[in-house]
Amino acid sequence: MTHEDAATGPGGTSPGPSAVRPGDPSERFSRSSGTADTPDPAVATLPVELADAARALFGDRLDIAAAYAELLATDGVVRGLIGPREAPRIWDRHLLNCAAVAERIPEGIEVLDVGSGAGLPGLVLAIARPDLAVTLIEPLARRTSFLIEVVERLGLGGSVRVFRGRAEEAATGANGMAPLRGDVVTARAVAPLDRLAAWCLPLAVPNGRLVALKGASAAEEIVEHEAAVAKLGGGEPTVHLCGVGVIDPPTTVVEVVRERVVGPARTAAAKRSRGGRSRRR
Ligand SMILES: C[S@@+](CC[C@H](N)C(=O)[O-])C[C@H]1O[C@@H](n2cnc3c(N)ncnc32)[C@H](O)[C@@H]1O
Repeated sequence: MTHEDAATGPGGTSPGPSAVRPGDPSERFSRSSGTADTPDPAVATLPVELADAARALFGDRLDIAAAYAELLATDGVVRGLIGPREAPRIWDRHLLNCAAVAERIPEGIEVLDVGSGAGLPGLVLAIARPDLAVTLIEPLARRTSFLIEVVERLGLGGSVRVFRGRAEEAATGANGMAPLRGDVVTARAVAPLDRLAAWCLPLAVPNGRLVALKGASAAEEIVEHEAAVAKLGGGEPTVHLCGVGVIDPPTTVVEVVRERVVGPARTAAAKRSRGGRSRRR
């Protein structure tokens, strides 16, 4: 699939299940009161102790990362996409944490980011790695409006598109739209590993990978969910640390290769109905 296939509008708006109008005024002005209304952009200033890491991870795109940090700390807070308390931690907990994952992503490939929220990690990866074609998959209109505006303002429309809808819809190609597929499917803070695998493996090309940003519980999640992941066609989940020697702590990711293409997971209701038919035969 070329990157242009599903991109129709400014900022790469996809013709997904629900079109999003860039700059919808009702979205832009939906939260215009309260203390979060006038956040201080200075809170997004790169802390001096993180400057080396930021330069290492963003290189000559650091100015774009800084512009994104400011948008998150201002518009992102006003619109309720980032908690006000997160604003001073945008660089370490969000931008650097996500950018470190770029080392796990090969050159020039198609990345799908499931549940992007305010753009994490997908937009950060697109900033750090202009060689990647990135699709941000997010069902909530308030979030996709923000994403589309940020893509436009940062001039990332050539490599980033926004799909409004759920991962399951993106994978099946709802509303006559072609199914989306990526070489790598990323996700952070979206769901436990079994549900993530069910949503994300169908979005990966055969032998493509899910790269899930996880916390310290990664190993426990693998023990709990590896059987479910295998049933979904995934290989053995592996844990990797990203940004070792650059950020502290490094980012933990769980990777799952789509080793086998299996049919969609059957719901309990579907299993019951199938059981009923075979008994009647
Ligand atoms: C806790 S937020 C995390 C946002 C972002 N990844 C981050 O790390 O800040 C989870 C996001 O996943 C999205 N989401 C939930 N279910 C989804 C699905 N089935 N497909 C795509 N996105 C989904 C939600 O709308 C929400 O924006």
